[in-house]
Amino acid sequence: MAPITDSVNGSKIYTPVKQSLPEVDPDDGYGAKRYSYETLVEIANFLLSRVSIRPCIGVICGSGMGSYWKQGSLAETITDAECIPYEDIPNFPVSTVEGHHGKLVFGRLDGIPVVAMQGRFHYYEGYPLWKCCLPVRVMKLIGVKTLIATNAAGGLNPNYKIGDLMIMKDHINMMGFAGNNPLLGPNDERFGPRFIPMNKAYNYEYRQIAKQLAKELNIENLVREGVYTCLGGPNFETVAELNMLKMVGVDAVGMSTVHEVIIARHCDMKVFALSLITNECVTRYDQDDEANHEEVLDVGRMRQDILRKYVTRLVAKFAEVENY
Ligand SMILES: O=P(O)(O)O[C@@H]1C[C@H](O)[C@@H](CO)O1
Ligand code: HPA
Repeated sequence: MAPITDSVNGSKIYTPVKQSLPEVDPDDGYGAKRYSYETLVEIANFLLSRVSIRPCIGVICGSGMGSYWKQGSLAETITDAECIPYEDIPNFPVSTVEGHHGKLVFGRLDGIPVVAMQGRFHYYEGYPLWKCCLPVRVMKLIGVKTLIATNAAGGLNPNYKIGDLMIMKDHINMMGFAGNNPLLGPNDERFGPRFIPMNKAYNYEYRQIAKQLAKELNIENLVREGVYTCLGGPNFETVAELNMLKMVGVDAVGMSTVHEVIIARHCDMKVFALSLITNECVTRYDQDDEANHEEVLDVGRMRQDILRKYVTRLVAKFAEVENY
């Protein structure tokens, strides 16, 4: 397999390590074959042939960050933007959630070359986890070294308020406990090793930078640090489920990110992740409120200016420490 080269300046972006997969990749349990390394390289080469930006940082815009609306969202403020709808990318999944923008936006945030997913893929849409995370591997192949994943989440920690931002310091992989993991199946060493540690998944230096930046931006009172878990969705959780999660140390509950982070760490990307707390989890039977998607979107809109400024400045700070 030839290395992927940058069609603009000819430099090597990614050199495959070695090929170790069995010839036949078994069915993924959803009646489909997992995409081979070669298929992902084709997707990466397609993207590199369509855009001139060479991103070092990838951003996944979650439900609270403009995956459903345009005006004022982070992805819409990317400069020198080159957009590619998911349906135009060969072998790429498409967004099935009503009103969800499905596009990759290449461009610059504070001058730094980035690629943003405006709209992600969720397990509840019917995609197996490996497919939900496919864009992360594609990002790696086009040269991305740092992943910023954002999501909307329900606040389980009683000290959290609607509109808070939670820096993810860790996760509990509930779906993994049940045997569902994006790394299931034959391991392709060209992406990473069979067994990976996860204790340093959420980069410590990035988290310190984010906390310092919150002080500089005067949003310290909004910014928390905690543990996220992803459930399969699409239903929100029962009272008993939420109380169980609280007991095991979960601060915020959502339906994404964990598997993306696993795939990013598998291919040695550095990770920062941020949850927007869009609702309070209902943990008592005498509470009248019910979780709903409209509230998630409303709170996203309410916080979009702050999120946009915060993530843009984070991109600049991470690029500075990484020398991108
Ligand atoms: O894509 P994210 O994780 O931000 O979206 C969350 C989980 C569900 O997709 C949706 C529920 O309202 O928000
Ligand atoms: N639970 C699961 N996912 C979510 C929630 C929630 O309360 N809020 C936003 N996404």
